[in-house]
Amino acid sequence: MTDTWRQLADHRAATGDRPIAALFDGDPDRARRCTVAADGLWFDWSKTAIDDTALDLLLALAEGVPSRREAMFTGERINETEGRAVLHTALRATEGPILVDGRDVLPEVHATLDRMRRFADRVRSGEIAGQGGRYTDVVNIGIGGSDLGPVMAALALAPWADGPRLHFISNVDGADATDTLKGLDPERTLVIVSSKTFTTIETMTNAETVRRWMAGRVADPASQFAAVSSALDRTAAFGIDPERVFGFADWVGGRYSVWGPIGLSLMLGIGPDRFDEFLAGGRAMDHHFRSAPLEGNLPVMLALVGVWHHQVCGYPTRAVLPYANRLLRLPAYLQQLEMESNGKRVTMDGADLDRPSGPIVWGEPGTNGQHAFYQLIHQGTQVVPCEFIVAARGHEPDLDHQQKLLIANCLAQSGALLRGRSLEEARALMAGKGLPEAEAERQARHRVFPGNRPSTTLVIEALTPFTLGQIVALYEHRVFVEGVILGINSFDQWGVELGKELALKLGPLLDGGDADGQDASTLALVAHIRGVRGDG
Ligand SMILES: O=P(O)(O)OC[C@H]1O[C@](O)(CO)[C@@H](O)[C@@H]1O
Repeated sequence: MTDTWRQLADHRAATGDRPIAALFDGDPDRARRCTVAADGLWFDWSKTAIDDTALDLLLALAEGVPSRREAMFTGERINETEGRAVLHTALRATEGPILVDGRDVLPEVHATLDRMRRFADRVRSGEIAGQGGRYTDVVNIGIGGSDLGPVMAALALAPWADGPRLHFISNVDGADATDTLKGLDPERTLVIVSSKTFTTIETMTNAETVRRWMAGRVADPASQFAAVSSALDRTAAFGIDPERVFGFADWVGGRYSVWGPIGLSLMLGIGPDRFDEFLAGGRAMDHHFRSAPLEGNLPVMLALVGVWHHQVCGYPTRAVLPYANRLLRLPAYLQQLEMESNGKRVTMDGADLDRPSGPIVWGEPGTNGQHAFYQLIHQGTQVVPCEFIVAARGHEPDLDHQQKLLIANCLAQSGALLRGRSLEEARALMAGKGLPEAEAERQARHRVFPGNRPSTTLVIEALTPFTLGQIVALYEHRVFVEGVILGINSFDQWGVELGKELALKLGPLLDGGDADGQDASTLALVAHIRGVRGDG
């Protein structure tokens, strides 16, 4: 353990009993001081137990961030276990050169973006059409990073959707394809098979299913397929015309890929100009991340709050709570971004990580979550740091009273988490209800809120393509900073491989194949399922 980590642990031990509210009592300026602004975003971390000493120590942990950050932005192979550069930032960059092995990657990025724009314009105008006429629907088939980004962004940017309707098939469960295709006209549906590797079993299986669905009604189904992949040999083998294949380089990780061709479905839905605004938002965040001093740097501060809560205080999860219904799938998107990136057990050099890796990330939009799981957040025995996101303005001017109600709820929650309700206050609540004393006391105890529960609030002006770009890039850089502080590789995902390998072996076993190497529990489950299915 380095000195800084030890000092942080000691500081936490010494101050852990001090209520967060006391920090406000001792510092009337705290609410103003503990905020970071970046191009219209406003991040308030004052409702955490981080004091000046903790902040200094956390900033010391981040000392290595600037050099590593430059290594990322300038194309060094910082994904050391896969020998790759990490350049999703290049997908939204306008100024180069950005060199990988001495070659500027920007011309190709821009050429691909231009091809995407031309394709999207021609599909949206009807110039490229299906065999039954202008495309009314687009189905993206992909999973993980080849699905979650476009799904999340398409929902978030629904007010800008003026192209074909977007649909997404990800799960290998045939129910997903069946339900999605129901009601679609195969002659007017464009299918995009999105897979970086073009080997992912779920995606390839669904692509075959959809091709069969189309073959029943369309003379030349292949002409209504496009592909997004970095495996151009495989897209060709699948029969997709290279004209409709959009490639990207191996330095774009799946969960960081929404900015490029994986975002094609989104571009078709909202149009190239809005997609450009999304890229511009990401670019603005890149500029801020690269240039702002650490203590005024939004991704750095979001990361330091995360490190404080998880690695220092030991809170096992964090909840992302957008008070913006259109950010419905942001928590799911962040689950992959954060947990696939920072759920690692060894450091870059292969040594055991001597502290917790990234936290469990979960969440749901407010106010819905309030009526579901907030009970535990307020009164459960585990502390869940909450990350609220709220927009000052909604997209529906005629429903502004609802936006104000939404904002009021968001602020009420973070306020209640901070303040809580004491036993004395709960007793006062019960007094005068005519209950016997012991019963009043019992009832009062159920109405106590411990408070002192940390939260942060990110305020955006409004949810737009630009601000969505800022938010996504903010979280990408937060993951990066946390990864640097932990000394892990945030850009590989070996942890998903074993399950994939075993699934391939288990397929034949369900058909009565060889049982070699399977554990007894799995064999018993297979036998039971085969029995239920009548396969045994
Ligand atoms: O785009 P592909 O190659 O189909 O991969 C899909 C997803 O699968 C994963 O490799 C995990 O299994 C993710 O990292 C990725 O986003």
